[in-house]
Amino acid sequence: MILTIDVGNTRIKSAVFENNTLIEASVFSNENFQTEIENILNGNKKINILVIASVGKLEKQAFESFSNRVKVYFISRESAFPFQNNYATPSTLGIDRMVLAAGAVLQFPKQNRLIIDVGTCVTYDFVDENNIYQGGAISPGIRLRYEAMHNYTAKLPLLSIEEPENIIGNSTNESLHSGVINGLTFEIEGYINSLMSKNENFIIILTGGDANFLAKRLKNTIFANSNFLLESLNNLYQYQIKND
Ligand SMILES: Nc1ncnc2c1ncn2[C@@H]1O[C@H](COP(=O)(O)OP(=O)(O)O)[C@@H](O)[C@H]1O
Ligand SMILES: CC(C)(COP(=O)(O)O)[C@@H](O)C(=O)NCCC(=O)O
Ligand SMILES: [K+]
Repeated sequence: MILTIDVGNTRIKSAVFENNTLIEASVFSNENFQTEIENILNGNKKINILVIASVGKLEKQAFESFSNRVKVYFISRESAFPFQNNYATPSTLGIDRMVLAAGAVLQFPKQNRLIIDVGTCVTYDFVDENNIYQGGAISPGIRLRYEAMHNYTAKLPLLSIEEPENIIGNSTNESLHSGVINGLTFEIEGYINSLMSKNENFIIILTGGDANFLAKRLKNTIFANSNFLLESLNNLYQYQIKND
């Protein structure tokens, strides 16, 4: 059994896999990650491998304490990936974006793929049908948009995510909800439409903490899966042990 762990900038997500079937997923904070992982290992004695990707504050050493009970496999840029990387600065490309791109190639062969991860930041990643990773875009995530407007103004309140009633907000709160949620919806639709007008044979994968909230708002046909990064870690691990 494999435990995959995704260390993002807001939270840690994990999933237990048995023969490629996800049997248990959890979310926890950076502070209590060791206890949380221990509890998962104690509850699933057959887990023998941890597969980890981190863009957050935790590095490889943070997981070393588990290496006496399981194999600790930390994904790094130096390992084998199932795509050609055309990013001009590959050494600064987020490892989460590389895992998403790899997962898209392995799960959806011979197609143009756009992966949208709505997490702390929104990341857009494009891997074409020839398995060339082209790059994408980075923009603020939903929470970040609400917090930035509150933190960098004198008068704007800090709100929690809420479905806007209308495009035209008729109060401060409704204007903020419309700006954040409708704004991001239009942004995502703009990216999708722009890429789809130039490429055929396209699949769009939506993932991240706010994927389910946004999926129902998007008009385009998308594949929404909030566990896509965790599943991609499992698929990439299988690929790397065969190809490294
Ligand atoms: N309980 C929660 N705590 C924090 N963020 C949450 C929670 N539930 C949903 N979210 C949303 O999920 C986003 C973070 O998504 P996530 O994929 O976990 O980020 P990351 O991978 O960057 O850590 C936040 O912007 C927020 O809008
Ligand atoms: C863009 C990110 C901050 C996204 O992180 P996340 O929202 O998943 O926590 C991360 O992929 C990162 O640190 N990237 C490095 C810059 C780049 O990808 O070019
Ligand atoms: K992201």
